[in-house]
Amino acid sequence: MSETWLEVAPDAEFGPATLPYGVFSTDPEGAERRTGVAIGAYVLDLGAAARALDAPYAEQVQGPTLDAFMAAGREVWDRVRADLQRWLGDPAFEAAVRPHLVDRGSVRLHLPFTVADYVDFYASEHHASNVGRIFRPEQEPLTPNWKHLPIGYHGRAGTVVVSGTDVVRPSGQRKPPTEPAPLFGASVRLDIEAEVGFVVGTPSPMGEAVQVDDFAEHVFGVFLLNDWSSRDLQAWEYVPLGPFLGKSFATSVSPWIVPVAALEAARVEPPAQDPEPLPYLKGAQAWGLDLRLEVYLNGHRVASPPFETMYWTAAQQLAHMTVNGACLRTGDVFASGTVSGPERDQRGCLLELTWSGQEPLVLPDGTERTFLEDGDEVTITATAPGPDGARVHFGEVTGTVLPAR
Ligand SMILES: O=C(O)/C=C/C(=O)CC(=O)CC(=O)O
Ligand SMILES: [Ca+2]
Ligand SMILES: [Mg+2]
Repeated sequence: MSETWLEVAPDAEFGPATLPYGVFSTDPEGAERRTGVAIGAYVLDLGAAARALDAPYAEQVQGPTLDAFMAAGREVWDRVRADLQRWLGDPAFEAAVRPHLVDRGSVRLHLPFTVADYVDFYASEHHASNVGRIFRPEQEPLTPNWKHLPIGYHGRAGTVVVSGTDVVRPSGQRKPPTEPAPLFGASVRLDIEAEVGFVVGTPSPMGEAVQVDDFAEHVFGVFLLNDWSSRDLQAWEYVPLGPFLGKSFATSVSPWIVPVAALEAARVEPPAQDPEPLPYLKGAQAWGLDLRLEVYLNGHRVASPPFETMYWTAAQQLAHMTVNGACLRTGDVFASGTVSGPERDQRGCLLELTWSGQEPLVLPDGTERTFLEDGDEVTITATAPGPDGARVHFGEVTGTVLPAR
């Protein structure tokens, strides 16, 4: 849909090509949570509009989270999106729909669904090679398994927070190379990771693997994710089991969930995979995604990571996560891993952008950064190609660092 009777500028954020879902409130306590759809400067109260128009799924989309809607499955997702395109596109619906539009600037946005499990992958060859060089200079940058399977780890679902939530600087053990024993204290190498998150709607039973080509049957939507990372905690603790407290203190997500159906025009072939992956990691459909991320530090753009350079696709990651018979639950989140392109200004974390702090970033306001300082604000945005030259908008995920407690 490119037409709407609403006054939405063609290049406005959340034009009719996106129609993302979120959860909003307008009361001071944020207690009355409703599901909404962002359209231009408005949020459409989805449950209220569905009731007014006697939609059969009205119950499933009334909130207070997206959980029931996500669990309803692909047929309902498609039906709701088609109805939204009709309601917002056909002037015959204006009288019924307009009363359910809320000024987007006046709403509070909440974590839109209950996070079940949270898995984070490591799918950018550029990022993994750079991190390998920095963390393990004496070894090959990529581990021998890297091109055979999408490497990942289980993160902490309970600390996934919505954009705008402040992040307290973590404390823990770190061991500077110059010290004989670990020290305890506030992290001094606090970092971000610009990532793309995916949330599962349709569950799968235990014992059954989900196929690469069933991606769109299970995955409800796509959003931005900042995997805040303490590099000093991480470097000391990660051997041999991988990331733990260095990443579990907070993970921020954008509040608007972009439906997979909005990304048809953004689908591209991923980079060629060599060696050829095992059959369970192969599918007929291309699930590379041409998303353009931007990373801002205190308002200054510091990187533009290109998602289409990711080696492993989200569809391959979903198949890999379930190939051992692990089930999927509604609300399972999996994240792409840090998005880094081949160029220096395409790197999705400060560890890479400053080469482990050795090459500080000089910001346009004259300040320098190696890692994050208290008070720093990090914002990640993204857009993607939509139909007929339109852009699909992801909005933003933002967060500010508070001092350690
Ligand atoms: O190579 C390592 O030791 C770990 C790298 C990471 O930071 C893990 C991670 O979060 C993966 C990613 O975001 O790409
Ligand atoms: Ca990560
Ligand atoms: Mg994290």
